Amino acid sequence: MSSTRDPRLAREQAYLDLLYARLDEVSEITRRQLRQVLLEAGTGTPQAVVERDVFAATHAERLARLEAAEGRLCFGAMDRSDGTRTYIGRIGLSDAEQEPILVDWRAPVATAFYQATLADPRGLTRRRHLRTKGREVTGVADDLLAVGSGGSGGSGGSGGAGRGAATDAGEADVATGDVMLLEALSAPRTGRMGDIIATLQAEQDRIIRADARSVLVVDGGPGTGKTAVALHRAAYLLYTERARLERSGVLVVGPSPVFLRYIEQVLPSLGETGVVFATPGRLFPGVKATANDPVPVATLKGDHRMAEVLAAAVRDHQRLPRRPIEIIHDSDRVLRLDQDTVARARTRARRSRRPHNGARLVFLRELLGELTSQVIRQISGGLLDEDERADVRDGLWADPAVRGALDALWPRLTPAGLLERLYADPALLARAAGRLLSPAEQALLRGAAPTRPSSPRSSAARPVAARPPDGGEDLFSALEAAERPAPPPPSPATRREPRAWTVADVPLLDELAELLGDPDEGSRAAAEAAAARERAAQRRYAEDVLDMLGLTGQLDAETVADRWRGPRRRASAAEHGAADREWAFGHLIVDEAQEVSPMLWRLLWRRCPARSATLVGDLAQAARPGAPATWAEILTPHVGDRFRVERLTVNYRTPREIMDVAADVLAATGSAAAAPESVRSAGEEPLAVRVSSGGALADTVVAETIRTAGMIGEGRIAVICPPQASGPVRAALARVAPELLGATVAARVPAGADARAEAAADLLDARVAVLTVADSKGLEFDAVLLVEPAALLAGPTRGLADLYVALTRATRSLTVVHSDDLPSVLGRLAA
Ligand SMILES: Nc1ncnc2c1ncn2[C@@H]1O[C@H](COP(=O)(O)OP(=O)(O)OP(=O)(O)O)[C@@H](O)[C@H]1O
Repeated sequence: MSSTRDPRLAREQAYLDLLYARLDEVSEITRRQLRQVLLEAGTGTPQAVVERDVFAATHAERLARLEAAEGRLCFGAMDRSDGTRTYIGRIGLSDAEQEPILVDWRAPVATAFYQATLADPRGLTRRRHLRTKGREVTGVADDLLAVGSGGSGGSGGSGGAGRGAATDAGEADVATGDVMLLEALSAPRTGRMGDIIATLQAEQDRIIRADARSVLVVDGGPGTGKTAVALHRAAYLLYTERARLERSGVLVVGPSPVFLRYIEQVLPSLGETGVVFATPGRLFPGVKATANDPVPVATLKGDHRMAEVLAAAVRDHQRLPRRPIEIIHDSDRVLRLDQDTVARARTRARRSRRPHNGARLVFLRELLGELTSQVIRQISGGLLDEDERADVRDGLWADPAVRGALDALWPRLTPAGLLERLYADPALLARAAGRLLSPAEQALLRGAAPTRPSSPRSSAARPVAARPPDGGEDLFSALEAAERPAPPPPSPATRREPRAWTVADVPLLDELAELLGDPDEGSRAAAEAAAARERAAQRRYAEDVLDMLGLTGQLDAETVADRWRGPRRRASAAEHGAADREWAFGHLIVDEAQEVSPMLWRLLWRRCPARSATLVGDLAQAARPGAPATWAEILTPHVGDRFRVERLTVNYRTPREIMDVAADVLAATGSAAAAPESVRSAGEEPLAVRVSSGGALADTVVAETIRTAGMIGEGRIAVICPPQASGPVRAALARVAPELLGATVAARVPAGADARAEAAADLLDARVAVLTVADSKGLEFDAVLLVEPAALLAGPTRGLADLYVALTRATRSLTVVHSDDLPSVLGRLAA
């Protein structure tokens, strides 16, 4: 309990005690119910089993939400002109009589808490912010929203939710909600983003609650809360559209593993877990790409023309023979396939509009039919019944000579096999890309060829394995199931050291998977049909059971059927989506959307065919060369005009002094965007420190890092370096001040590419993170040391955009360390 003399604290503490008592009570009841349900073993009638599972899942989910609400359960209250008061919190709670005592921040009624202003008070006289620590109220700040409202606060009326705290008549309301916001913004960074429900601003709240049926772009400068807003929007949508989104899931795509680690706690802290997080390198099941191509290669791989190149490469494998093919069947029977016959089969197959591997079945059926007729003509003058015809056809397909000839005309392909060959086979690349890519561009692709996929676990990344026929399908699926492996690997002359797929390869693999279809299509179709039949039966059964239990209308049969399939299946709506490239997510969130290449957009829209998405980004921060200057240019090719742009304009992160420097850089980029306005000043001017003549850059960086660490106390520091400097800087820090880097990171210096990516996730836990600009995207630190800015400008990406990103990561202090001259765009620092 607070011992303060402010009477408001004592009153609010009393209400908070009531809320926590109720939270404990409801948690205990839920825990008991869960325990009881779980103790009822899964025996008895099927309906008892269903009932148990439905309730167990519901109780477990509720308990998880209740537990997540422990921290900052309640953070505000609204007083209305009719004298009622409503408390706002992380979740909604009702008392034993089912009267609401706390309203979920996402409920419609809570909108006024975030939106009310003096000009538009929305029926409120006062908005009260509560500062809490654990279960204790440590501060109160009020926004008065009506003249004279300081003395007419809530009086425990009975009309609204959360009726309670007594009138605050006569109390001086010196503090305002802005105090709480500034406190939140000035607190030392922890290395993890936190939720902002207590201090959401009106412009952010509007975006969070916007309609989800189309594509919403949240555009804004650095630090305007785009990421925070996107994550809170996910929580909002999971609350308002729970049934739909629990089934389909939400996919959040962020630029790097370190970024995902940075944001990973926000949704769980809001009680939400049904979300899949992925970096672009993880969007093709089975591939975990972390390596990046050189910038020009990555840019080319992301170019929209690659879609046509890949389609052409697939078509190149649907061949016509120049001369008639002769096949010796059964050692002495000569069969012929001429160009016209093959062309007819190819046209039929292409007209089927199935992907390559599916259309292959049509092609094979046509040609095997033709060969069967030839055999029959030879042995019996054309007189065989259907069964005999089938025997002949089976015999033909079992003949390696026949199979080899047909495979050569229309081989079964895998995405990995084909992409690998496209990079490694100049003739294939020239045929596929001849009209689309210049010789120099083709050379870039050839130079970037991996020779082995990164993961053998991907069905798409491994050669097609021989499988036993499943017997239940027609001839062709059975035959397909016993296929030969994918075409041979590149010749020794073109073979390089094994290398992982790069991040830019992922959308190409996915595009190919789309063009090729499933290599096991026949057997897969049978499996899918069986699964669909099973699902329908389970649903019918669930409907009957709900009917028997008298729960029809209260529970959705589909949901029950899902639950009934068992906790393992249920838990995996999100996991399912992560593992299955054909999963259709209900909502897509893309952070740093300005960096997404056209090929990656194609993949992302395939993951969310409903085109319900929130895309957040800042065009001025786009590092990739050739990045478009408008959202329309980026999105129109994919979603037409089905998108709208909302702008955030206030910078909550970067203090004014630093933003002034960054604004000069923004102006130099030629961007039409205005620099976002900083909400606060830190009282510290940014510094430029030049390495003394004869001194080493890394030593000066280390000295400045140690000085900064002493100055900022417990907060986090980023040392943002050009790639070539980060190794020496990290090594020097590990030598002189290993405690600042943290044990894991210090021990890994120097590290290989993959280990570095993994270590990147650990960086957030250390006091000091040594990063490239690319890895610092989306992150924030108390202090930033920016090393050698001239080298950033000379890099292969859009240097000014990189500089802009690096300058805007700090919440407090910025030091630029340089040995080369400062770029003129940083003239303000030199002054
Ligand atoms: N209403 C708010 N209350 C408290 N903190 C906020 C609020 N809005 C934003 N912030 C904080 O401001 C910081 C910047 O937010 P965020 O990272 O979402 O910005 P951004 O627009 O995504 O930035 P960038 O483009 O640089 O990645 C975060 O620490 C976030 O928690």
